[in-house]
Amino acid sequence: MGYDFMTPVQQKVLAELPTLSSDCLVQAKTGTGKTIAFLLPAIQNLLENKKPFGKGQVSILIIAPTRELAQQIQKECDQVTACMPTKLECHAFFGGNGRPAQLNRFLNGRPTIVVATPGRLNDVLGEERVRERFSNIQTLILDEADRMLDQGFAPDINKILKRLPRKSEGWQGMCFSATLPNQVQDVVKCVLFPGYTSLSTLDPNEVPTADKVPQYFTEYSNSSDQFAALYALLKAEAEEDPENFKAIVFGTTANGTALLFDLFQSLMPKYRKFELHSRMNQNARTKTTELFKNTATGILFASDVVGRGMDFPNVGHVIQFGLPSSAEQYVHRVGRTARAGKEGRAVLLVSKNESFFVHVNKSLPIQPYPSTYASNLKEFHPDVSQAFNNVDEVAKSKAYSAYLGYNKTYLKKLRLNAAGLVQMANEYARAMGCPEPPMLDKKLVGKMGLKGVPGLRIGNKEW
Ligand SMILES: Nc1ncnc2c1ncn2[C@@H]1O[C@H](COP(=O)(O)OP(=O)(O)OP(=O)(O)O)[C@@H](O)[C@H]1O
Repeated sequence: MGYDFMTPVQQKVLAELPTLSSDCLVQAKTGTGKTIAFLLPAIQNLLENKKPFGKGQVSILIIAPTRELAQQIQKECDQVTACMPTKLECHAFFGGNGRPAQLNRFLNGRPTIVVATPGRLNDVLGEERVRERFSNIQTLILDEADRMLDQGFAPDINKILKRLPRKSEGWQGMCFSATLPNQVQDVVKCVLFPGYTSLSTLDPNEVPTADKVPQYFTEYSNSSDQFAALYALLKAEAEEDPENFKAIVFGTTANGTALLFDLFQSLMPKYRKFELHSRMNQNARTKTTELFKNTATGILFASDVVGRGMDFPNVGHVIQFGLPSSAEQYVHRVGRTARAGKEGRAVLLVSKNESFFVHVNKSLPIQPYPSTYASNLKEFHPDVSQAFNNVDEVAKSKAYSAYLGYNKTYLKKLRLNAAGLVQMANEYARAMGCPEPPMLDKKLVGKMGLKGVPGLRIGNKEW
């Protein structure tokens, strides 16, 4: 694979695991080779393990939070096993279309290794003919373990564990992530034996983002400036090295991200624009993932569907637009740049209300943005207004309701009441060039708990 040296986490795992089949909880910085750090011991363990396994019996199961990450791990696994005398088949189960094809390939093949997202894995494990292929499991690996064990995924993980052989039958558990908040210790016991080995390449109070990634924050004072500020920031960042500018812009919601993609279709024409979020079909997501992995320049507008684990080579800039959902998610997003020892920069662009994020996360090494890019935002407004004329009202309307839904969950932290939230959302709509706030469906307003809040337009939504 062209690697000359082990990365610190690979060295630590291979040198410090008591045995290759020991249970472990491993933390290492983003972009430092954790995938190979878990593949190597698991595969070596399989080769040394004399326990015979039947036709197509799965020995290694890897669970990851997103479809794109599952596909990426499968590809890296194939690269690792390509040079082995015995061909080890690595199969993948992940959501979206393709269930029949995934199932047929699995049932007609000799899958020794499986990479899967929880939903689809749980779905196919519902079939006895699939379950029986997992009856000799040797190693279960949770990548992005803190995310896999949070309340979002825990129910699926628990259902999966009920459909696998009991932990007492002795399979190895391995949990890996760049972030392992304390509460992970309580929940790992469902996959790790007591007395598991804990390994970390970080010093106690070191931040798990890569070493060479200066992190900045900048805030706009008027909501009406937010899109002009993003435009000015991207232009300022691109000026550093225009011929090699490859950036990811994270939005807070899928529809908000889609809106940014639409907006930037007619801004910064030098750079090809990409989008990746859950409002796209799987084929489009898979195609865009490949395109952005291989492009030398461009701007990807992404939601958190690629916030963790995704390895896009040579991304030099990560911009986060709006409030990150947590400090961990902030760290993983920053980790999309400065990978494998390369350079990178990260900038958080927030409103005054959202800037609390920096002040309450003092352990994050975030400095004020060092440039006067925003000294004259007025000059950027005409381009932005012109660009918004080409964005359809439906996209704006979807972004508006997603904006309300997302920020509603952070009212307290934003120090807003419901009326303040609606006012902030209406300023967001105005900044998009909406003559008035988009119409909201009565049921949706009820679901959001915003019934009767002044400033909302209720009626049949325009789309
Ligand atoms: N020993 C090595 N030498 C050089 N590059 C490596 C080595 N091992 C892995 N890499 C490369 O480093 C990059 C990051 O690897 P990987 O995606 O496994 O990181 P990670 O630690 O899982 O990151 P994240 O925390 O974001 O999931 C990949 O491009 C991978 O091919």
